[in-house]
Amino acid sequence: MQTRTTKETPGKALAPATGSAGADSRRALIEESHQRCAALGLSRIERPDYEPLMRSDLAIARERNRRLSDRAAPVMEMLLEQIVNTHSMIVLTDAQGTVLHTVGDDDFLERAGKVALAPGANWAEHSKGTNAIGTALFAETPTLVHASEHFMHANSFLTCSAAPIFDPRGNMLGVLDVTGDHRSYHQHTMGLVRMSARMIENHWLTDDYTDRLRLHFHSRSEFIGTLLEGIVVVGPDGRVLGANRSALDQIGQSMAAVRNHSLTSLFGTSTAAVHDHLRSPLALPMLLHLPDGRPVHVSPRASGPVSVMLRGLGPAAPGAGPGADDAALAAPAARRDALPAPGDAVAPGLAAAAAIAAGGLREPAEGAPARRASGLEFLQTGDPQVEAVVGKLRRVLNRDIPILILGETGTGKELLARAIHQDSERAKQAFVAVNCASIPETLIEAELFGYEEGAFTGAKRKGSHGRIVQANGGTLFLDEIGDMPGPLQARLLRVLQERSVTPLGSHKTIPVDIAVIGATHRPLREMIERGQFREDLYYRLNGLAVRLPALRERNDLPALARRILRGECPQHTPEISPAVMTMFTRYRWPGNVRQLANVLRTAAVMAAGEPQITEAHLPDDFLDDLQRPAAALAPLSAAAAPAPAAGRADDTAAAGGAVVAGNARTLQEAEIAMIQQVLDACDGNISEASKRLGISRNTIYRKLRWNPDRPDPARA
Ligand SMILES: Nc1ncnc2c1ncn2[C@@H]1O[C@H](COP(=O)(O)OP(=O)(O)OP(=O)(O)O)[C@@H](O)[C@H]1O
Repeated sequence: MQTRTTKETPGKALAPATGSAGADSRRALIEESHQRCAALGLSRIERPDYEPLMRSDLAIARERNRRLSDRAAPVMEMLLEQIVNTHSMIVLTDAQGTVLHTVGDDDFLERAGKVALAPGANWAEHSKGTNAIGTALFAETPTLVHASEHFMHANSFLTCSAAPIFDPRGNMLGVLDVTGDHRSYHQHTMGLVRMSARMIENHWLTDDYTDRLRLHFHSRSEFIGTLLEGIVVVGPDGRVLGANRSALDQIGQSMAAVRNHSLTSLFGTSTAAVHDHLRSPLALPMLLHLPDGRPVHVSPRASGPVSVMLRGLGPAAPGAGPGADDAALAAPAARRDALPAPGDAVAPGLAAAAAIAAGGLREPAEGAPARRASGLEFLQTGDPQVEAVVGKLRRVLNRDIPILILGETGTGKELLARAIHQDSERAKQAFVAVNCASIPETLIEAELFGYEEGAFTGAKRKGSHGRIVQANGGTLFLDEIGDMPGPLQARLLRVLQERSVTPLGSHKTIPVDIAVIGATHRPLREMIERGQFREDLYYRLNGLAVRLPALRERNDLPALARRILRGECPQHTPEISPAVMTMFTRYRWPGNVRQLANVLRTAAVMAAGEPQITEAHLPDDFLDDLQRPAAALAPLSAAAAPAPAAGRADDTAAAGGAVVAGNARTLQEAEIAMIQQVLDACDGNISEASKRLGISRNTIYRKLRWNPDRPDPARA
């Protein structure tokens, strides 16, 4: 949204201008939001309640949004440089409005903390009334809320500019916001925030679709390569897989509508023509036309083998058979398996393992390149419980039996659902994932079932097909199904019974053919007893229920960890030191495989080329967590810990494998006890202890948190 400002007397607040069309629609947005807040029973004078998430829940929220935080971090840094010394702060929230991270001026962070603008607090409209974060989340549009426009008076010292962040399939990822003292309002802030959100979205898109064909376009060729360029991603069959915000703006259609296009219907060209263009050296952008006839300059980009990216549509160009001329276009050493991204239709025969692991793993089939693991096969790393789950699923594959996947967060429920889809006869069609917990309750209905043009206030101009229709022919994955609001459970039940959808505001029913996979970490049976989940829906979803074990219950952690590392560093995969493996097997892993993958990802970067991952490479927050007594599974005993590998280990736990750890309750405590014992045995001679333990003097200092220049007060 464009806002203009008027200048006021220096020292007084600069306020967003009134009178322009932009200001009118902004006023309408704020008014509608105030009405919603009043309808929710919020009071303008109440102090915003400050109920941040517990530390562990915040850690899980951060873990779940790790990728968003990683992508946003450099952009937030850059923004910080722009707003430094302006009594402002930058806020990143998840798709529910929970604040994940804040950076900014210390004094302002402190003031903001007083109104709960701090990590762990929720700024959705229902908890904080009209505010830029909550209103941007609701309206799905960049939003400025200034001073007294905040619903709650306590927040009226703020001026906030927020922009939602979407993935290339149109799913809300979170919100980026700059908040400051209302007297420091600056007209450029909103523009900066919007651009920053677009940068994050564009990075996300390129990450998701590294090995897909991307069409970068703009009506002015000089804008290609800038933040204003539109980007559309096309699958091997020519279907549009995703697009960035600028593409939607230029095409003038919603994400759902754009994703219904093909290369031909959107740009009026064929894959063969694009292929030819890509092969010609130093080619200028192609001049093509959007569906409404407007000309655009289009620059196709491909970093993988084009023969894999483009198949099916139109006649093949001469010499464009599989493998032909790929060398010219393929990026150098990296594996090029045409990584399908989440939400893609996946062509059979394409890197199955890599495809299901699009969440971050690029796992080559072990050993030889000849045969690739199937989707489900990829998940088998030796744990008997997982083996049993896969065995059951194989038996019901392609039988049209709804599957319910149960398991804690991060256990791999979505990965399993993708694997089922990929091994099924529907693999060529769409896999559509809907996270019932991340869509605001008020929007789930429209999101799932679609709506007609003008069906409700705030509806997008051209209506929407809804996710169920998008999944037609393929698989609909309903994640966090336990969070689906009651009235919608009834509607979903009807869809599943009647196999047809009636969009909001429409009288037409659309027949659908979908395989349904549900997932939840909630105890559905207990919810049924408490009347929170419909029993009839439960049975409709539960043709077969499988439970994925928590990571701490699995006995294949070492194999799983090595596989994840191989995916991260396919060329020079580091070993995991025995001491680190001991830590891993003893840790509770509240975030399950997701947390393990994140820890390994960081460790692999820190180890950068070293042959072994040691404790020094592990992320600090993980090491901190290990120190908490509740982090370990059980008291350390030499028998319970895996045997250290032959040869010298560089960590204390392995080196001290034979040392009795006394009453230590955590691995950390056990390590300290061991070091202390050996030190005592050496009369405090650090060099001698370091030799006996096989660790460096510095490691001893670090473990005991000593300053080597000062004697340890505890031992003095
Ligand atoms: N068997 C596995 N091998 C490799 N990576 C895995 C495995 N299982 C899960 N992961 C990784 O862990 C992360 C979390 O997986 P996924 O999203 O499927 O879990 P989930 O149970 O659906 O989580 P949530 O309940 O939070 O939605 C992903 O990055 C995924 O790639």
